[in-house]
Amino acid sequence: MNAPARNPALPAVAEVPAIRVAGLNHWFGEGEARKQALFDVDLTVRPGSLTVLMGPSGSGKTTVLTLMGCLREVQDGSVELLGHELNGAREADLVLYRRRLGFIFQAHNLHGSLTARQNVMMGLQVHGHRDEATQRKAAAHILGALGLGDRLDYLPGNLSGGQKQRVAVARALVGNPAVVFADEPTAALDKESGMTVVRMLKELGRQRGTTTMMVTHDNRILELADRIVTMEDGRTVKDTAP
Ligand SMILES: Nc1ncnc2c1ncn2[C@@H]1O[C@H](COP(=O)(O)OP(=O)(O)OP(=O)(O)O)[C@@H](O)[C@H]1O
Repeated sequence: MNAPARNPALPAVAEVPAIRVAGLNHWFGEGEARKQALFDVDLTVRPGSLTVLMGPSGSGKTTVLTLMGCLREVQDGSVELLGHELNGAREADLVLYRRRLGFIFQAHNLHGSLTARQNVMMGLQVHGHRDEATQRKAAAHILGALGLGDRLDYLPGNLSGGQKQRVAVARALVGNPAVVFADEPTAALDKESGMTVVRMLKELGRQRGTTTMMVTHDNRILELADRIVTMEDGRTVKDTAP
């Protein structure tokens, strides 16, 4: 028996956006020093996509990223992350939402007294994965994929800046996050390592539906982006799919 014809006016699947931002405003400072950093930002991000946020210094990119990533309190407007409204959310809920996220920032914040592999295992422990043998294997696997298979037992102090950054990338991705927030993730990397990291994020989007929001000034990455959103003076001024 044939399936009934679908009404083309209706969407095939009601897709929940990974992120939906609407009417988002944000201010820093108090009293006279109070300054508006974001003005009425709207942005809807599809699951599994890789979106790049661009724009001049001070245009509000990091502010948007930290609001979406539950790292800053939403003051005005709506930010829905994986279907959850963040404006007015309880801290206990924000903690749970953060567990489904991966963060890659310029300052990689590795623990100096832990090896590369142990630092990556930390990325699993916050997710409550307890079995140590599984953690060790998963950490070795992802470090290997990032070209650090022969550096598993090195302390961060004995790694180059680019190698440390790749350990931080491995730590962010090892827990299989639903959304990855990356602020200038390739700044400390040579061209090949930078492309490896972004290709890996793109592949995770395809295979597992991982969504990536990335702030970058790195033009090499743009060809890999599904979407490029440009900000200026706290507003989105351009939105393109290359
Ligand atoms: N903690 C803070 N306190 C006060 N003002 C801030 C704070 N963080 C950001 N701002 C201001 O908010 C505006 C947006 O900053 P934001 O860091 O989001 O910009 P950006 O586009 O990420 O810049 P960059 O590319 O230099 O990182 C700027 O005017 C900045 O000075």
